[in-house]
Amino acid sequence: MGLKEKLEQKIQEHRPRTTKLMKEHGNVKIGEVTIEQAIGGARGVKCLVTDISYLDPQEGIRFRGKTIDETFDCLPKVPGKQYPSVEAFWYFLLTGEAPTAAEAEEVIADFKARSTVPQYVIDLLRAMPRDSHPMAMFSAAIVAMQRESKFSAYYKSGQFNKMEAWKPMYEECTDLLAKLPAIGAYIYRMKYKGDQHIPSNPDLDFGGNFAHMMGVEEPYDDVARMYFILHSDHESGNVSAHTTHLVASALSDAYYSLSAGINGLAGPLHGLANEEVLRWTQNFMDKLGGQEPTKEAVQKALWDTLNSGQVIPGYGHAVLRKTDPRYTAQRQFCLENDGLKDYPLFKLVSMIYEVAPDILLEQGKAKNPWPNVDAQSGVIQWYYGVTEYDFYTVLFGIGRAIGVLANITWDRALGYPIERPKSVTTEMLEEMAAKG
Ligand SMILES: CC(=O)SCCNC(=O)CCNC(=O)[C@H](O)C(C)(C)COP(=O)(O)OP(=O)(O)OC[C@H]1O[C@@H](n2cnc3c(N)ncnc32)[C@H](O)[C@@H]1OP(=O)(O)O
Ligand SMILES: O=C([O-])CC(=O)C(=O)O
Repeated sequence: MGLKEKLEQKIQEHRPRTTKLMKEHGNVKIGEVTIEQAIGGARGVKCLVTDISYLDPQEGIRFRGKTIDETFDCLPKVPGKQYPSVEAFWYFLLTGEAPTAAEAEEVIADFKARSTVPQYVIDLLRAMPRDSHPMAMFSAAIVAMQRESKFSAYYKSGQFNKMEAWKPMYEECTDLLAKLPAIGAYIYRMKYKGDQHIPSNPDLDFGGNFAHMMGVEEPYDDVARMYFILHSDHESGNVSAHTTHLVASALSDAYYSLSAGINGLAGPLHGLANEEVLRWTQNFMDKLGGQEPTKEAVQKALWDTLNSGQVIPGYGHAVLRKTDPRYTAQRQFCLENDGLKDYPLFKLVSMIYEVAPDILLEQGKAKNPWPNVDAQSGVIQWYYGVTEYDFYTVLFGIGRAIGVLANITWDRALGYPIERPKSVTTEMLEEMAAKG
């Protein structure tokens, strides 16, 4: 059974659960909303549903019920490599089942058939000012392809059927995802590698081909697979996933929806924090002027950042209350790699890990003083020669696309309606507050 058939089976099995909850238990309360939550970014308000991943504040992310290690363990590895293919992971996120090696190979072949980037996208990227931020380029490239939308064509066909709408959505999500490595690598080489491009290699999987087109040698292919899978999904409330879901809920297609989500990822409190971490670290090193970093110097620089009204990038989280297991997984990767474990930048990042939580605790504002994924990811990129840190959020965006595109495929499958929470005025809140 191919991926689409397996997905159809899973959708048919799942639909009665959603229907039953809506019809028989629709009025069961799952929470209350306080004034603090209404003003404070809806923190903790339970009003989204996804089965693709779940974020526990203490434990961190689980993909389809599995921890990061269990996820990597259950998926077939690319032959001769340490990590599974993105295609195997896509199958897993969509269906909740690990594919066999042969099933993963089928998805790899399907992605290849969809991976050619239209020339007009290249023309568009070339027409943008070369100093445009890579995320602006990435988002523009995605939305430019909207004319390819199979979902919009289906909607316009006059044959729209809510039970069938996931099929064109699945098709276009796969089309779009398969093109992202080539778009990312094109932006990278156009901006930072003298506009010298490397053609795609049809023998390689998503991560392998990305590394090849970036022009970075092995084991960067495995680094890319690990990175994309780790960054894929973080349940539904984060800015990029929520935005993608929200825009898709208006029956906007995957191109509009993902482009919008990518714009949210480009904010410094979200995905762009990985760029900010490297900028902070480089500024710190520059100020040291060649001297060895010490804990005291790191402490002073962190306090200077806080006292200037800025956040410590890579630390804190809206949900997590422990070190992000994505941070730990990447730290572990560094510790197990002979070159990386003694690499000065890794040592500095580890030193920041030793001192930053205590400083944040002493400052007493952040609810979570521990590092998130963004504090660790840049070091690995830097070590393998991808030092242009304003590109890092594009890497995150390619990874995040896997999760959010799987989610909006399921949104269509379960017929989730247009999202439209209610707002109130400050005066109304004041009246409610007066009544207690
Ligand atoms: C992939 C990701 O998106 S992971 C997050 C990436 N972002 C970063 O690393 C940026 C730094 N971190 C932050 O800004 C925050 O921790 C966020 C945005 C991640 C979460 O925000 P919130 O849920 O509002 O955090 P929290 O409830 O702990 O905030 C309380 C206060 O602590 C501050 N705070 C939180 N984290 C930090 C930090 N790393 N450095 C300094 N202050 C912080 C907040 O700015 C807020 O201050 P305020 O009361 O003056 O407004
Ligand atoms: O969950 C969040 O709010 C932010 C985050 O770590 C992610 O989206 O990966």
